Amino acid sequence: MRILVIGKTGQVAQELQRASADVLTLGRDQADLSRPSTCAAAIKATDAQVVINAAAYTAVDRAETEPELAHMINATAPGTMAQVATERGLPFIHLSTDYVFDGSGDQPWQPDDSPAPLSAYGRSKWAGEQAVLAHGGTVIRTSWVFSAHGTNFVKTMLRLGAERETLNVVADQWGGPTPADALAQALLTVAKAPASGLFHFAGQPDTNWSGFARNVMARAGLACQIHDIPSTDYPTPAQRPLNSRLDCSGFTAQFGVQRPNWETGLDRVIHELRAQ
Ligand SMILES: NC(=O)C1=CN([C@@H]2O[C@H](COP(=O)(O)OP(=O)(O)OC[C@H]3O[C@@H](n4cnc5c(N)ncnc54)[C@H](OP(=O)(O)O)[C@@H]3O)[C@@H](O)[C@H]2O)C=CC1
Ligand SMILES: Cc1cn([C@H]2C[C@H](O)[C@@H](COP(=O)(O)OP(=O)(O)O[C@H]3O[C@@H](C)C(=O)[C@@H](O)[C@H]3O)O2)c(=O)[nH]c1=O
Ligand SMILES: [Mg+2]
Repeated sequence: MRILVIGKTGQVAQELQRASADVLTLGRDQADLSRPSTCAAAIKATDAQVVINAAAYTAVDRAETEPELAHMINATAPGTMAQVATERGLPFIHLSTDYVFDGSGDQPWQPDDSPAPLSAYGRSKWAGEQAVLAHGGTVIRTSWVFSAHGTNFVKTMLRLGAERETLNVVADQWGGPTPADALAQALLTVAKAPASGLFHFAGQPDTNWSGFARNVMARAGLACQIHDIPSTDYPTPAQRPLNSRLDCSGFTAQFGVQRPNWETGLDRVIHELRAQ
């Protein structure tokens, strides 16, 4: 089964490429989400049987100063792609984020809970979900994705942990770190038996950024001490949700895939980075 992946250089696109010889990834030279017509043309030209969108505007803080571009890439283009794919009978699988939620409470969010994004990135991703669902696509919300490539929290912690003796990290934002390789495997399972609608898929166990950082230091053998701080002591342009926990039971029921353990995923990433 041939799978067209929109996106080439991102964490998820690279893991999809690596996971399956049936995957063809397209970079922004072939499908530029800031020019949705180029993405429509790429889908019209494909001989693949399913389309996965792994490209997005993911710079959470920068989105606050360019919300129109974030909306074009994260909402307008995915809506166009979902429409073209559906017209051609191709399932369209799209990724979204825990940042669509306002972070209230301490219970895991259900897929049908009401989003109330705190950031421009979150608003653009929520608009993208609605556009994709309106055209019969599949939306998988995930969270805190990490891998050996691209930009992510794990790589930031490894870099800072090697330079500093202590680091302050927020301990009041909770969620599920998700290894990109496990997410790619889950997406391939979805691609084989697509179901329209909205699902959650994130790694387990739930933790907070500080706990995640401490785990990175321990597994990488770095002596850097992690100090817990509240979000109010780490001001950023975009506000992040305090509660990003996602209830993934619907995904497991539909696709037969359990939440991946992020600690073993972290070992794989550290091992891969050492081998580079
Ligand atoms: N990273 C995370 O923690 C999380 C990610 N998600 C979602 O998962 C999906 C995959 O994320 P991830 O793999 O981490 O993303 P990355 O940040 O690793 O990569 C983003 C990708 O999008 C591409 N891209 C950005 N702008 C355009 C454009 N105008 N045209 C074409 N391609 C573009 C980038 O290409 P280029 O290299 O050319 O810039 C890059 O390949 C996204 O939908 C994201 O919102 C959800 C929750 C958490
Ligand atoms: C570097 C650093 C960050 N932090 C905090 C800031 C923030 O609240 C939290 C995570 O920071 P980051 O900027 O790495 O993560 P962020 O870019 O917010 O990550 C998000 O990316 C988008 C794409 C998503 O969809 C989300 O699921 C999530 O993964 O850690 C510290 O407390 N101390 C530090 O030294
Ligand atoms: Mg970031």
